[in-house]
Amino acid sequence: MAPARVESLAMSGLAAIPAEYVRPLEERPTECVLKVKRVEDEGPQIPVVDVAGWDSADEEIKKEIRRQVAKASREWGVMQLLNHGISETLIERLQAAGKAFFDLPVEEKEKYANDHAAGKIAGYGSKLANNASGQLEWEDYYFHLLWPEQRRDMTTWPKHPQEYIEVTDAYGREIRKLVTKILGTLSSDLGVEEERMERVLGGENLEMQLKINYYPRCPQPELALGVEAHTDISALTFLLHNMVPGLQLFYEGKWVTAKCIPSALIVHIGDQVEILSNGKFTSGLHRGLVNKEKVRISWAVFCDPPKDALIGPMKEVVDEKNPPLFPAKTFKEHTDHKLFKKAQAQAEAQAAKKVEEST
Ligand SMILES: O=C(O)CCC(=O)C(=O)O
Ligand SMILES: [Fe+2]
Repeated sequence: MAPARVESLAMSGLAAIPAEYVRPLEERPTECVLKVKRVEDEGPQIPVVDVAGWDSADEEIKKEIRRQVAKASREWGVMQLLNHGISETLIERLQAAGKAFFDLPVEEKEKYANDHAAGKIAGYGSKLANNASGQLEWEDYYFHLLWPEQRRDMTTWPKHPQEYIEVTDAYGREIRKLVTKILGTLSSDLGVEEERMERVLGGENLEMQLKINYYPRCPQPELALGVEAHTDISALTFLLHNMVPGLQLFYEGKWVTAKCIPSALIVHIGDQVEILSNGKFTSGLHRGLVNKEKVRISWAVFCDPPKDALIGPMKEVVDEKNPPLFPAKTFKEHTDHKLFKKAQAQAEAQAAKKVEEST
């Protein structure tokens, strides 16, 4: 049976969300992200790094930018990049194309529906319950491979609007260049060759997947999550959004809401970079909230090694004082292991809830 689209649920005008979307108490958001907070209430904020001088002829300027990128990657595992080189026009066109697709009626979007059971991962989808608890997220999405070029299947990309393919392809090329820059910066910071991490992550075979997250308005945002707390399994993730707040990072025991900064590109350190660096860089825990008034859309590009790439701590970052914190696994093993662990944790939580209810 096809899963219910969250958009259809939201449009049906229901006042209370179905039980599968209600989060256990400890996961529920404690405040609405759309409410303006007083400045004095603000604690630590996600680092903002202006990388305008990344290619500057001035070595000092370059060094300072690299230092800030590495610091944010160590301490937060996320940063907002300013002046990253991707033009505002391209970002606007990318977002307009994604929005135009989601503006189609649900029946039209269904023509692109994915089908996990049949091995069709790309396309339009909603989260499927992967365990007995049936816990769901308040979002629909569109997912497809963006890179490498020769492995893309263009039949899985939206055909509407017409310019979707052109602008999404152009954006992917820009992101691919940034991947090299960031991995180079992080490699240098660890004292290894600049090309090292990119090479281990597959070099020319490094993959990029695009996921457009579509979070409809939610009648009970205080009970739901758009995306539950997770770290990204990728090496790096690049994120844009439509200026509606919702992304939160877990930092020093608190959820910190990402500020909406026009033209900023959010970069997450994912699990693969954390592992390669033996924990020097952090794969930050994050989640997405929803709200009553506004539809939120985000564009996530996940940069992944090929499935069979073996990823473990690089030998240069491991010694007697720094033993490996992670076993080496292929990317596929990492992915399977993480999904399995998550399903297991949710099943255990569900079993505990049942025991509680029956006593
Ligand atoms: O929508 C967001 O801001 C976050 C999405 C996210 O974390 C993901 O797709 O992995
Ligand atoms: Fe994420």
